[in-house]
Amino acid sequence: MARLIDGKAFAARLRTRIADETAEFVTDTGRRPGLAVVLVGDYAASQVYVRAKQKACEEAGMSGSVHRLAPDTTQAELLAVIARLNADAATDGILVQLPLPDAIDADAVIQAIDPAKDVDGFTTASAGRLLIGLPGLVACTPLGCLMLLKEVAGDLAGKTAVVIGRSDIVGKPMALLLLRESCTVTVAHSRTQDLPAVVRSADIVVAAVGRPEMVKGSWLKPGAIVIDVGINRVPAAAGKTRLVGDVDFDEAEQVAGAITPVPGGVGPMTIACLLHNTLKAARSRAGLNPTT
Ligand SMILES: NC(=O)C1=CN([C@@H]2O[C@H](COP(=O)(O)OP(=O)(O)OC[C@H]3O[C@@H](n4cnc5c(N)ncnc54)[C@H](OP(=O)(O)O)[C@@H]3O)[C@@H](O)[C@H]2O)C=CC1
Ligand SMILES: Nc1nc(=O)c2c([nH]1)NC[C@@H]1CN(c3ccc(C(=O)N[C@@H](CCC(=O)O)C(=O)O)cc3)C=[N+]21
Ligand SMILES: [Mg+2]
Repeated sequence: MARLIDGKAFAARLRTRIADETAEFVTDTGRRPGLAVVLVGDYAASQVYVRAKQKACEEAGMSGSVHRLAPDTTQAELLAVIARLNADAATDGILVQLPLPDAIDADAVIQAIDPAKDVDGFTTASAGRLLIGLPGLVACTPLGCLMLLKEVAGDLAGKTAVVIGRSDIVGKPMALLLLRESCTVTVAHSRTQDLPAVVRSADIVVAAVGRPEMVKGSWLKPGAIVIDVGINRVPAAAGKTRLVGDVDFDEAEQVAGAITPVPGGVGPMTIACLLHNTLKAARSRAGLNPTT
């Protein structure tokens, strides 16, 4: 049976460390690190995530503000909010919760964020720095996945890694981080042929697809480390819903060497890494040396 990778527990330890470092920052600078979350519309899942992010900020000793905008907010109004937050000295991190309403050009909004405050790591500046190996703010979800992988496997050099999914926010930055660790990286996507065979070559599998329980136990190399990014809400008994990943957990845990659960795996790491990035941005803006 696979070892269970307890992302929730790892994230809790990380958040405790960040809280200690945040207290030091407050002593050094006389102010709290500040995260501004911008939420447009009333998408139910986003409400839950945004509240979780704000609560995590406050528990770490940071200030977390949520800027709630109506569903019919215009592009110009949203850009004006971003401009105000870019100019606000007390705001270290800006996160625009995705998805945005269809009428808004999400890319234009994200690119308007000051790269110094880009705690999601989504701007071209942040993505470009990751690509060429310069220090910078790295997307929270792939960063959290990498932390879990290093915790379980130590040095990743020479391992074969398959990332399933090539989105700009998960798959691509994940592949770049694994390449930086000297893994031999394959990126699979919807046009990949014989995905089971590709996955079977991997010592490390990161699934970021958005298809419930797609990756089967029979696809895995015995002993593989499996990181399940997927968050899929599916119907359960009695008219309820439950959360499942992109990996068929019951099958995979019979074959894998280690595996993250859903919930309790990657999701809590994403939030902890958001705090990590907010502190990192705050330290950098205050002229302090980067911590870990
Ligand atoms: N835990 C967390 O903190 C987070 C979880 N998520 C979850 O991770 C999952 C992925 O998110 P995201 O990257 O934003 O999703 P996207 O929809 O942006 O990307 C999905 C990727 O999967 C590929 N894909 C789709 N179908 C298949 C298939 N049948 N075989 C192989 N590849 C396929 C797509 O290929 P193509 O490019 O060819 O279309 C695409 O590259 C979702 O479940 C999301 O909810 C996302 C962010 C944070
Ligand atoms: N600008 C932006 N940045 C994001 O990072 C971002 C975003 N937009 N839009 C939505 C996705 C999704 N995402 C998650 C974060 C935490 C959990 C999480 O904590 N999940 C819990 C369970 C939560 C539940 O029960 O619903 C877990 O997996 O244990 C999940 C998903 C961040 N995203
Ligand atoms: Mg989904």
